[in-house]
Amino acid sequence: MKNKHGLIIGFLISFLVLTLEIAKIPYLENLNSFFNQLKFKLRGQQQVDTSLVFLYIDDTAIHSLGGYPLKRSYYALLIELLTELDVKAIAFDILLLDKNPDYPERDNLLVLTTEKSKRVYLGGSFTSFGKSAEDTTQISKNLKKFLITGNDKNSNFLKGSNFLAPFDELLQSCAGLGHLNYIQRDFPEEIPLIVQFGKNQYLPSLSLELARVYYEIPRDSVKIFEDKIQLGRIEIPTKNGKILINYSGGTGALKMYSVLDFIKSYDAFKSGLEPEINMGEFKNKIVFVGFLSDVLGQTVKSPFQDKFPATGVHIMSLNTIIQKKFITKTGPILNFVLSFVLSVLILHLISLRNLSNVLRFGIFPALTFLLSLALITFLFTLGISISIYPVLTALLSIFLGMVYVFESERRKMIELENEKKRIEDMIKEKEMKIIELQREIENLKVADEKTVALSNLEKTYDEIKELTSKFEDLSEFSEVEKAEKVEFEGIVYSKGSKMEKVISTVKKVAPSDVPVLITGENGVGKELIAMAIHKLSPRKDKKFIAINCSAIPETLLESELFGYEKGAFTGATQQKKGLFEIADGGTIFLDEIAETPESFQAKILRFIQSGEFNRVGGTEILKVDLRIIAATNRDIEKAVKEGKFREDLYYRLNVVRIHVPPLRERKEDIPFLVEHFLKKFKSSDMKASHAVMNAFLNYEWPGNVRQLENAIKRAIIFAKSSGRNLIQLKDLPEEIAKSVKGKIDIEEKILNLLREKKFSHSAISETANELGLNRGTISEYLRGICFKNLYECEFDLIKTSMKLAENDVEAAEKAKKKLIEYIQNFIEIINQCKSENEIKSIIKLKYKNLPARYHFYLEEFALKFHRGELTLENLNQNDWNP
Ligand SMILES: Nc1ncnc2c1ncn2[C@@H]1O[C@H](COP(=O)(O)OP(=O)(O)OP(=O)(O)O)[C@@H](O)[C@H]1O
Repeated sequence: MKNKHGLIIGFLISFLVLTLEIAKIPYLENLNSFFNQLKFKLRGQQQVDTSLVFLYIDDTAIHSLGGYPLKRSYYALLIELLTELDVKAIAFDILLLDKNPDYPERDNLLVLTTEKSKRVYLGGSFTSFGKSAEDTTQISKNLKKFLITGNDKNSNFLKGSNFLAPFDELLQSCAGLGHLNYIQRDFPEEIPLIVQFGKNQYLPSLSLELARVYYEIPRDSVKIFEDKIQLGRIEIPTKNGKILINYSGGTGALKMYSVLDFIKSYDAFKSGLEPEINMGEFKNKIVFVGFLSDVLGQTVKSPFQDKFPATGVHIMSLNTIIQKKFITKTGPILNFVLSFVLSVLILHLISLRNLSNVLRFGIFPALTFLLSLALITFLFTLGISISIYPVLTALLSIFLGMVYVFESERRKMIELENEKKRIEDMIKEKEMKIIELQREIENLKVADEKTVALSNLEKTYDEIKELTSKFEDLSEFSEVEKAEKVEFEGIVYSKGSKMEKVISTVKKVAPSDVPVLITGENGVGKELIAMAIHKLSPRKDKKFIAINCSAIPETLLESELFGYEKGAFTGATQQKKGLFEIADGGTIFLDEIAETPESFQAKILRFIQSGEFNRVGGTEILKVDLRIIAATNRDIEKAVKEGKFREDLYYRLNVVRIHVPPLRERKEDIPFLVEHFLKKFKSSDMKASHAVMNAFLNYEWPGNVRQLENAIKRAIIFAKSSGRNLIQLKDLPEEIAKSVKGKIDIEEKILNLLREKKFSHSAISETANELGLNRGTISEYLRGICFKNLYECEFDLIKTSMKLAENDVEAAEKAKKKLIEYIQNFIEIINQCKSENEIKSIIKLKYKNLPARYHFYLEEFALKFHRGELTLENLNQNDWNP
């Protein structure tokens, strides 16, 4: 995906999500509510302020106290006891709307204790919220005294009407009043701290009323603004009078007691017994009295608990204020910016073609998603609440990003197929042209015209060759037929290749302790072989240490391997163990052994003979149990002869010799090695094109397997960065790519057919028939092919005929006869010429029908012959019998 596309798609996704957010779609809002609860859970539980206590009346209490409704004298009793214990405030979350005409004495008692207590705060409830606030004149005088004066500019505040208040006498006797409404979607998330109730008049929530009491602020010092409520110097950030409740936890986070236990403890306390609840605990506390009963519908869903007491919601709201743990929601604009950044990041990661699919489509999106969740949780602990919408954007971006990438890859595949089809059509067209040209050549009588037609034919063959190569570069290379892959200790080869012998020797020598000398060019896999010997030996659980002797400076080599004593040389401040000691019991692989100095060779020899050595600068004789495997890419016998390598060491090391053949001698391994390296570089879905494999099979690989490995590593990067899963010629280094050979070549076709017919008498006529050409044309081609090969084999007749017949002796004999015939004819012509110029012009004249590309070889032969550099004798001394 281009960066520009990523930005556009990211913007569109974020904009769509912004629209959804503003539209407040119920389903998404519920999802958001669920997400908000999740944030609480991820953040974890915290303790509610110790100044808040909850005395609850549960179903057991209701039952023991004579059933519902409870006698109001019990409420009076509770108020009396709490007053006696000197609580700061009693928050009464039980609505007593009407007097009970049957028991006026109980109501009276309640009113009297409430009045006496001077610290009872009652709750009421709005049954409806409307567009305009209730008319002030209709609000009773008793109610009015609990209202807070503000201004009427706060038009976005909730406007309450139809307020259900406690019965009048009780209302008159209490110290304060607050509403008990909260805003519930799935769970009570917000509380309107202030509800407009009459012109310029506001009724606080019970929690705000108690916060005022907590901070001891007179009612007329409460100031209401659109974005905050001020309790004296305390500022509560709000949004149109509403506050988000910061739930500390479930009931576990509350300090709460059942009323039965409370009364029991009070009695014990009074009678001098040890109470279960410490009565001193209540002094100066704000005590909420309320129900905890599912039967009475007094529980709600909270982030930490499904059946959470409704009174707890007001406690949590008050706790939010007094602990100043306010939550701020990010608005749609900030959410949009966040969504955009997240979306662009995800789309960018998904489109990183150089990375594996698991990373792009799995790990990265999952990580981004999890990290954003972690960030959201972290911000939540700081009081910043991010909604679900940026998370939705992230999910949508992952989904759409994948669809985009898969779709563009599918389109690329289609384009590729179309391109292949186009090339195929072009090849068919050219093949038709060849048939036409062949017919034309048959019918032409004039030599000049024939030459032109022939060169047209050749050009068309060349064009087909190029198109075929292009076609092959667009098609995947599939499995090699018949060949069988072998993988042995990380060494990959084709069954039956030269590596089979190597591996069989490895298996034989591995169990013993004899030294092994591995020879072979650079990068053939010598170290891999050494490692395989180690892994198959009884030493497999001990160390295998490989040392490239030529990479370590001569002066360091000995101290690295044998270690040194303190003071052995400047800088040897401490004794140090060498690799020989470290590898004790294991195997040491000495790579490039032929590059080591004489003194080192002597020490190694001593070690092999006796298993003993000294540390550099030391006299103590050390003994370790090591197997030595050495390797070299040099002609070690030559080095011995030249005195550069100790002969005695050579014999000691050369007990078992393993020669690893160069890659060019085992090209059948190449397809399997390619597959192996694609897997090694985590690109199993990547394939090499036919043309690429063709190039690999034709290339000579001077750097062997290591060079192949590097070529594949580079090609994967190139192909991925162009969004391809197919390695093409353009991904290869120039020198490898140019070794590709097209399939169709007229010269090769003719030569192959002649070979098939073993250069027999009738071979030329039969070949002409099969190719739809006449005998003369084939004969001319063969003449050209003969002189070209003669030139390439340095005018060695035997070599040339063997090459023409691909080492088939019988066919080579016949090819040689043909060669001699062409040479004899040619010599007769050359002998007539006096000068080199004459030779050149006579070749043009006499060999008009010979395809022009071969004129050079005839000229070379003729000039050498004319100059006497080439004689009939030295063409081939033994076999030349004209
Ligand atoms: N048959 C094989 N199958 C799989 N990987 C191979 C094979 N042969 C060589 N390799 C890999 O090719 C690279 C070169 O191999 P290694 O280092 O063993 O060659 P070497 O002959 O020791 O080279 P040098 O002579 O430079 O030390 C390594 O990454 C190795 O894993």
